[in-house]
Amino acid sequence: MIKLADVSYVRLGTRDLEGATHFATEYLGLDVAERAKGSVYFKSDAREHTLCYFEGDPGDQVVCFEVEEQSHLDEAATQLESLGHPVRRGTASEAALRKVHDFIAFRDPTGNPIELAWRPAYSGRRYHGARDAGITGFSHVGLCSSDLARDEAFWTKVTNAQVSDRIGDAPLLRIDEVHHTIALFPSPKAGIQHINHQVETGDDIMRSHQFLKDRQVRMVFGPGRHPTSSAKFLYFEGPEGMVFEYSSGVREIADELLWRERQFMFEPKGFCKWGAKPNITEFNK
Ligand SMILES: O=C(O)c1cccc(O)c1O
Ligand SMILES: [Fe+2]
Repeated sequence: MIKLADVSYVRLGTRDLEGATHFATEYLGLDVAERAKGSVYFKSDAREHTLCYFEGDPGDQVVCFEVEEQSHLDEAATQLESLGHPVRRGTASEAALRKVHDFIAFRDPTGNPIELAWRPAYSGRRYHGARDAGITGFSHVGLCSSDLARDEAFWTKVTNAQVSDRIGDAPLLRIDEVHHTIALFPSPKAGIQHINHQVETGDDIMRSHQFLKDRQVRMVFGPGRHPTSSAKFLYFEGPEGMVFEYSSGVREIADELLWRERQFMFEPKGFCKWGAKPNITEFNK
């Protein structure tokens, strides 16, 4: 069993690095951690970086999870290979680009590129945000799934992920006390379905809604409130159609023994208890 300790970062290809950087700083509210040749690193919390945009194919979307021991990488590689997932060991220069000590790369059953990293860099520099969006950190990803039952089985049997709740057959998966760190949504293609940052309060959600709307950022869902995690939320569109979510007040499951996964309807009311309707393909039948 592969123990995922945390979600570390996402890497997104872009055809317009300057445009993506403008969005990430001025609109989303991240800090530039570093500008390198052909890529920009962004900071959203105590980590050195949690997002990297690089010049390349916008279809190249990678999510990385942290593991606690270097030996976990070898164990994971053996297990993944035996299950038919080819595994690639990161080279030293690739690890340096990711600001990690060591990593492996593979694809989940849908074909989503996944990395597992040992010792991702944390930072002594505090995140403060180019604009005051109230971000407290990078928190979860939605992943596309071409077969929800198969992919739920992959994540829950091969890794420590556990189902917290389901919306239709879409599982919200936790790897620690946070209600979910990975969520799977139906899609014929592979890729990252959305990227979530937590914000401090419901006021931050509403303030960003006004701020982003005034600047013609395309709103795709909310403001609303998830019945599952109970978080208030807002979804909007970033560069190359990527969906970004802010949410505030995500449930923590402190006592797993007392928690039973719940079933919600794959309908707008399963996604929002205030009645907002998603304009997001993967959230609609
Ligand atoms: O927070 C949630 O519960 C949630 C539910 C549906 C879809 C999401 O993206 C979520 O974050
Ligand atoms: Fe989400």
